[in-house]
Amino acid sequence: MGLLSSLLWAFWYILPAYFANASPVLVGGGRPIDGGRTWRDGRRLFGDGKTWRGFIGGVSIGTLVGIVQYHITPSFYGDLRTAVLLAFLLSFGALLGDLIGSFFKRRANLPRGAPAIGLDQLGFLITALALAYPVKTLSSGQIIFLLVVSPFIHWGANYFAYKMGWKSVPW
Ligand SMILES: CC(C)=CCC/C(C)=C/CC/C(C)=C/CC/C(C)=C/COC[C@@H](COP(=O)(O)O)OC/C=C(\C)CC/C=C(\C)CC/C=C(\C)CCC=C(C)C
Ligand SMILES: Nc1ccn([C@@H]2O[C@H](COP(=O)(O)OP(=O)(O)OP(=O)(O)O)[C@@H](O)[C@H]2O)c(=O)n1
Ligand SMILES: [Mg+2]
Repeated sequence: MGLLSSLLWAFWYILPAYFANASPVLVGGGRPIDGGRTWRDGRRLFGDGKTWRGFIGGVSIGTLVGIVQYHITPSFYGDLRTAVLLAFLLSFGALLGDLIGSFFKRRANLPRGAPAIGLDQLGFLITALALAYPVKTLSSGQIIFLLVVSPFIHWGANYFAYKMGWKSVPW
């Protein structure tokens, strides 16, 4: 497989995690996952930026993206069950990583919406890749490619959402 096609397949592979991470901006809101509870440091567990609707909506959208992808390139996944499991794990991993990131941001006394360079851009990606790896592996080159490129796509998507008025901050 040529280098370019290998990198494009890496993008294709990670798409459910991208959509899962981005969609809560549009479908999120409502009851926070931490229910307003605080940690022993007196600060919120995750904060108001992490809602049930965002988590469940993000995982659902990411999984749906995977189902559509299977029908476009079935041979990449083998069978539908693998495609759905992969997309679900990528999406669940993305939202879980985002949640863990928020937990640590609150522990560091960062208010909701504050940027955490590195964590915001890679937290969701690393957990998504970790959970999905047992179902379908990527080469180390593909993983490194995604780790290098994703912060730029993350920045571009956040900037795009800010310009569209979907986010109050461009990060
Ligand atoms: C600057 C460069 C190199 C590229 C810019 C890419 C760009 C402008 C993407 C916009 C994609 C888009 C239309 C996003 C939907 C709008 C939206 C809801 C964005 C909100 O994103 C917020 C953020 C969540 O915030 P948090 O991380 O702080 O919790 O999510 C970040 C988003 C991503 C990490 C991925 C965004 C990508 C997509 C939604 C899917 C579109 C896929 C691509 C652009 C990649 C190219 C695809 C192929 C097949 C080559
Ligand atoms: N599980 C989630 C994740 C995100 N969102 C929505 O998506 C927006 C952007 O997500 P993110 O930037 O991760 O949240 P922040 O508001 O920046 O909060 P934090 O400081 O915890 O990152 C959030 O404001 C929230 O409206 C949500 O509703 N539920
Ligand atoms: Mg944020």
